[in-house]
Amino acid sequence: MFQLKEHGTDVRTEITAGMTTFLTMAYIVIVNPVILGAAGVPFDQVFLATIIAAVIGTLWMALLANYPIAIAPGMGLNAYFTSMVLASDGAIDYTTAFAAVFVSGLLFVALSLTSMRKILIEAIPENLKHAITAGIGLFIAFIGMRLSGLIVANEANLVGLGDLTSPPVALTLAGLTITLIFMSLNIHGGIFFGMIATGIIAFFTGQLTFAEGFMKLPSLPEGIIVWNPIEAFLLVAEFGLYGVVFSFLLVTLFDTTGTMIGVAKQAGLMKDNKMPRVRQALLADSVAASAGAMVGTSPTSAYVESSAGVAAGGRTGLTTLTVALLFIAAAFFGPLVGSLSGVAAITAPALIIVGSLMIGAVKHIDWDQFDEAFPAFLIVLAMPLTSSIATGIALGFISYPLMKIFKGKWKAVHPILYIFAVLFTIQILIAPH
Ligand SMILES: Nc1nc2[nH]cnc2c(=O)[nH]1
Repeated sequence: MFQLKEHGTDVRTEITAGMTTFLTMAYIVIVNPVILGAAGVPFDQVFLATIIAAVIGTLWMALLANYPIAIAPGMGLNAYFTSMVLASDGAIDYTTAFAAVFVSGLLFVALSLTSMRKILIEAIPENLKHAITAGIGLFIAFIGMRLSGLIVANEANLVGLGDLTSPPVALTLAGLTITLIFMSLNIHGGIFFGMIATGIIAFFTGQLTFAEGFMKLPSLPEGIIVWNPIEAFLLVAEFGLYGVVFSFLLVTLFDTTGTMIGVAKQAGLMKDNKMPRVRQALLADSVAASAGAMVGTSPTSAYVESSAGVAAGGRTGLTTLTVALLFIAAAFFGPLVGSLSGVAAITAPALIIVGSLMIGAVKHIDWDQFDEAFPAFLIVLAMPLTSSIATGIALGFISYPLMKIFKGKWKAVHPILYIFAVLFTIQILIAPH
């Protein structure tokens, strides 16, 4: 079924690769409840929803697309989800926000099934796509620093360095150091084992307790949060969340396609520079994002961490089947995960390090062409400074055609970009962000 021989691999290599990928991305079951929890979503709900979305997307990828590319709720969009809820000052609750995720997931399913997908992907300038990934990287690293107390509010300059001698900050620095050593030694699952090591120190310094035990049957305390597409769309319309839906959709589309192509290239699975079965691969993500929104998690993405499993020899869906089974096993360790995620110092190093990996995308930006570079720069800068991925994207998509007009190159811009620029201008001027 997985055509192991044709791909020059075997069961043992695939299972080892699956375990490697799982270990590199398992942090999401700890980090996601922390991030979405700040928006008020109960821990048990996010914990199980994260696993449900990851299992649906990754199983779909395994069984219908046969790629070693794992899917789970993306870092960045989870943070964006929460900052949007918090910035609304109670006007938008998490149910409404999940309705926006649900609508964007369904639109993504529709796009995956039609040729609009190709048009959209090709119309957006490469430099802006890379800037989005890089900006999200800075944004989540900033969140990691803020949650752990490494960066604090500062009257003179808005932000400043925290108290490095306070126990939580000192523990964060220790956790970061240990994780960086693991990563430098190329230990597969360095981020995951870094969390475990930080947890052990936290336990012996009294910052971590296991009051709830270790294992429990998983549950969804809030049940299904959204399921009716019409009701979801009406909520989006009532609160004017078009820009939010649009940002969720654009970010997932670019992030997922970029990551899938990158990992497929690394695995030698591209044919004539095209990705076979790309429709099923995109459906894996879009169906997972829609299902995830129903039970309470922010949009999914193809995980860049899948490259660790590919480096370990993974070439087929047997790798991702292994990842999905391990996520199912993790569902029974809710109380353990709950304790670990209650300590910011355990999760912050993961946010900071994943951020450093994502900002690597700046190397693909054409810095020598000012009209391409400046809009990209605005995206990267504005995401952390405005705590909004949508605002970053909006500033980039407004300034891009303007820069081209200033340069006399207005004909080189795809018409769809002018439409985006108008929509984003309206959104940034009147919609809440
Ligand atoms: N590509 C990608 N990889 C991730 N790994 C963790 N979060 C993400 C994300 O949002 N996108």
